[in-house]
Amino acid sequence: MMANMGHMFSQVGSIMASVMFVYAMFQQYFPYQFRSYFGKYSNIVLGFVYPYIRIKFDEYPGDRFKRNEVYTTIKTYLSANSSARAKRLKAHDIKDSKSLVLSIDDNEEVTDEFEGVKLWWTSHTSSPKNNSFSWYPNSDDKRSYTLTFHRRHRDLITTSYLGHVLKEGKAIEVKNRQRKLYTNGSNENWYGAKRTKWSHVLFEHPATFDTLAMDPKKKKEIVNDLLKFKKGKEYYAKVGKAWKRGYLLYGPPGTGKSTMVSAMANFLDYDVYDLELTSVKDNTELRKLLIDTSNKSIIVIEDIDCSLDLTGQRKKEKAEKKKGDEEEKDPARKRAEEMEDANKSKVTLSGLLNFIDGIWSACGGERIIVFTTNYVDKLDPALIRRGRMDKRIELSYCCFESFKVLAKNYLDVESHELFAEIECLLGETKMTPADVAENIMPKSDDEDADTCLTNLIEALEKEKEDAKKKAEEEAKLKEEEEAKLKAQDEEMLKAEKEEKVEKKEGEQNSAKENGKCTCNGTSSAKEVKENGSVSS
Ligand SMILES: Nc1ncnc2c1ncn2[C@@H]1O[C@H](COP(=O)(O)OP(=O)(O)OP(=O)(O)O)[C@@H](O)[C@H]1O
Ligand SMILES: [Mg+2]
Repeated sequence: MMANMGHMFSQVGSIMASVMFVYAMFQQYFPYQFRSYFGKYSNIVLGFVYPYIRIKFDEYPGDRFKRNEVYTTIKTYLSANSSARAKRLKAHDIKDSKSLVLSIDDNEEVTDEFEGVKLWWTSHTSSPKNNSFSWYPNSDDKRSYTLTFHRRHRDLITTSYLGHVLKEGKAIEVKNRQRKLYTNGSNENWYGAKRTKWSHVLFEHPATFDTLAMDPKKKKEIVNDLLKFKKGKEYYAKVGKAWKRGYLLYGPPGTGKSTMVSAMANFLDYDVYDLELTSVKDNTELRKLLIDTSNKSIIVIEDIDCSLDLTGQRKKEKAEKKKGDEEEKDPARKRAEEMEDANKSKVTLSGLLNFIDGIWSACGGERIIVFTTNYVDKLDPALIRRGRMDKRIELSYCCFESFKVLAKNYLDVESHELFAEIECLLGETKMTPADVAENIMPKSDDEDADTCLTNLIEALEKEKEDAKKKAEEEAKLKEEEEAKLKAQDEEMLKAEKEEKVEKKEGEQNSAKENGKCTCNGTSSAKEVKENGSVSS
C-alpha cells in the first residue's frame, strides 16, 4: 500500500515537473504573437469548459482620481450581508463606540444568494511593483472586488442583483453614516505616496444653531438660506448653476466664525473638509483635493487673508526687495532661502478662483465653500464677488440678544434682575461672545447664576474702564501728535520765513555790490582805456 502511494506521488511529481518544463519552454521559445493567439484561443476554449462570468469592481478605476462609489457601496453591502459567512474579517470603525463594523479581509471569498441563485464575491489587493521595502501597509495598493456567477444567470445578476446590492448598500451607508472631518496635512511621508491627500477623524463638534449666540433674525435668515440650498437640486439645475454656495464669514477673533461652520455642518448633516492652503503644493494639487471631496460637504478655508499672497502687488514688492538684497547675500543663505521658497505653497489667486467656481467645481454637487477672515478689506475683490461668495455674514461683538442665548445655554437662565444692567453695559462695550461665554461659565460647583452674572458685570465694567482709558490715551496721543505736527509746521513756516528774509537780504546785498561793481567796471575800463592809450 505504502509502496503504491510512494509510486503515485513520484508519478504526480514527474507529471508536474514535465508541465512546468513545457510551460517554461513555451514562455521562452514561443514568439510573442503565438503566445497572444494562444492566450486568446485558450480563453475561448476555457469559455466552453468554464461556464462562469466574472465582474471586477476596482476601487480606483483606470485614470480616475476619485474613489469609485460603487466599490464603497459594495464594500458596505458585503460588510453587512456576508460578514457572518466569511472566515477572515477586518474590523473597522467603531460606530458610536458601540459596535464594530466588519468587512471581509483581503483575498477572502464569500457566497451570496439571490432569488435562489448562488454567487461568489472575492476581495483582492495587489501592491504596485515597488523596490523599497516597508513594514507598513501600502496605501497605494489596488483593491477590488470580483463577482463570479454562472453565465446562465447573466441577465438576472447584471440587472436585478447588482441593482439590489447598490440599493441596499446605499441604505446601509445612510443608516451608518458618520460624519467626518477631513484635513489635508502633509502626510506624504507616512505610508509612502497616498492616493488621497485627505485624512480624517470623526466629526464630533457639538455646536448647533441653537447654541450659537447671534441676532435671532440674522440666524433665521442663515438657516433658511441653508435649507433652501439643501433642497435646491432641481432649482440649481434649472437655472444652470453648479449646486454649490459660498459663504464668507468675517469678524474679529472669538466671535464664532469657526463655531458657525460646525453649526452649519451639524444642521445640514454634511462632512467638513478643512483645507489648509499653505500645505497645498500647487494649483494642480488643489484641483485634485477638490475632486476628491464627497458630495454633501462643507469645504472650509480658515483665515483666508493669512493663507495666501492674494494680491499680485505683495509678490511684486517682495520680488523687488529680493532684487535689492540679492547682491549682498552669501551663497549658503541664498540656497537656504531658495529651498524654503520651493517648499512654500505655489497656489495662486487664479488657482483658488478656479477651485471655487471653475469648470472643475461642478464635479459632484451639494457643496458649501466657507471662507473665514478677520480682515475682510484685505481680500481681493475678485475672490469675494457674488457668485463666488454668495453670502457674506458678519459676526460681531456680543449684543444683548447674543448674550441671552449664551445665558440660556451656559446658565439655564432666561431672565434675571441683572439683565438690564448687562444690556446697558453691552451697549457701551465691545466684548466678544467668546469672552462673555468664558465669564459666565461656572468655574466651580459653588458658583450659581448670580455669581456668574456678577462676574460678567465686573468684567464688562473693567472692559468699559479699559476702553475709556484706552480712548483717553489715544486722544492724548492724538493731541500730542497734532501738537507735534503743529509745532513742526510752525517751525517750517518760521524757517521758510527766515530763509525768505535771508534770500531777500542776500539779493539786496548782491544788488548793492553789483552797483559798486559796475562803477568799478567802468573805472577799470576807463583805466584800461587810459592805459591803452598810455601804452599806445
Ligand atoms: N457666537 C458665538 N456663540 C457661541 N459661542 C461662541 C460664539 N462666538 C464664540 N464662541 C465661543 O468662543 C470660542 C471661540 O470661538 P470661535 O473659534 O468660533 O471664534 P472665531 O471667530 O473662529 O475666532 P478666530 O477668528 O480667532 O478663528 C468657541 O469655542 C465658542 O465656544
Ligand atoms: Mg476660527
